[in-house]
Amino acid sequence: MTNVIIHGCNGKMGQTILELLKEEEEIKVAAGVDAFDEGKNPFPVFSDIRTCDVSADVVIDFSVAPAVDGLLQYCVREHIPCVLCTTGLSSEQLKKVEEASKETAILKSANMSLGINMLMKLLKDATAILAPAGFDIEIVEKHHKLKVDAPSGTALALGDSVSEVLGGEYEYVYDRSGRRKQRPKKEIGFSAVRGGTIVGDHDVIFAGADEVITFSHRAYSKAVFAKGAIQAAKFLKGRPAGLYDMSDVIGC
Ligand SMILES: NC(=O)c1ccc[n+]([C@@H]2O[C@H](COP(=O)([O-])OP(=O)(O)OC[C@H]3O[C@@H](n4cnc5c(N)ncnc54)[C@H](O)[C@@H]3O)[C@@H](O)[C@H]2O)c1
Ligand SMILES: O=C(O)C1=N[C@H](C(=O)O)CCC1
Repeated sequence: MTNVIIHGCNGKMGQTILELLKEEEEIKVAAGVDAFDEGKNPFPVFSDIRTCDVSADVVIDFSVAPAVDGLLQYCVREHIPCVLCTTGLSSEQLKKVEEASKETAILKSANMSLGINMLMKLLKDATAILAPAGFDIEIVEKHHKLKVDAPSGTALALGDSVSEVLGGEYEYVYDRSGRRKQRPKKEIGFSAVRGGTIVGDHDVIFAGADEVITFSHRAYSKAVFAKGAIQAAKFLKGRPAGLYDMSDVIGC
């Protein structure tokens, strides 16, 4: 049996995970954490994880960026592995994640779906062929109107997969509105659309002379992320300190 704490248990993702866990006999929710709680969950809910006194094997986090500092402090203090899914972390917070991973196991992934994690691999081959041939690279993402961070963590992670192949020489550009010059070659542009209930669309566009190749991923429900997070929690239980990602879980 794996005992989990759901950090952000009353959010859209927290609730999706709880729904899926009803079918999981091997995972028990020991506690939840959320700043807002109406007392409807069948487990204790804490308003700040640092006050949680329930023991668990793994924390699954889908919360808000400002809550992540406390989460890291708690996981290090209690030596509990953490599946860290919240996006929009600052560069200071990303450093804290690395520091914390020296003390406890942390699996950080901006996107828990199988499709996006496989796409990250495919992009490396495409970039190695298309960038030297002069193709420009642009990333377009679309999400629901409630999303607070932009560009999405996934768009940035897809950009990082591409950038790694390019030796980190390409600059990320998020806004061209104040610019009056052509796009330089060594640039990756990010565009974010927000509206309605779009679950999560990502297009990585390689635009060349007279031809365009687009890699597209569409998430049709939040369950794809929740399934990946549950799989990751099972994987992370009992693992030694270190920084893991979904490729460790999927094995690709
Ligand atoms: N990695 C992935 O695959 C993936 C998938 C979907 C969403 N996300 C990310 O997960 C996060 C949550 O997404 P969501 O759609 O569920 O958002 P949401 O706004 O519906 O839920 C966030 C929850 O966190 C709670 N919260 C606020 N302060 C808190 C605190 N101090 N401690 C604990 N909980 C607190 C909120 O009350 C809310 O219930 C976002 O950053 C989103 O980008 C990641
Ligand atoms: O709904 C969200 O918010 C999502 N956030 C992640 C991101 O920022 O990439 C994953 C997709 C859904």
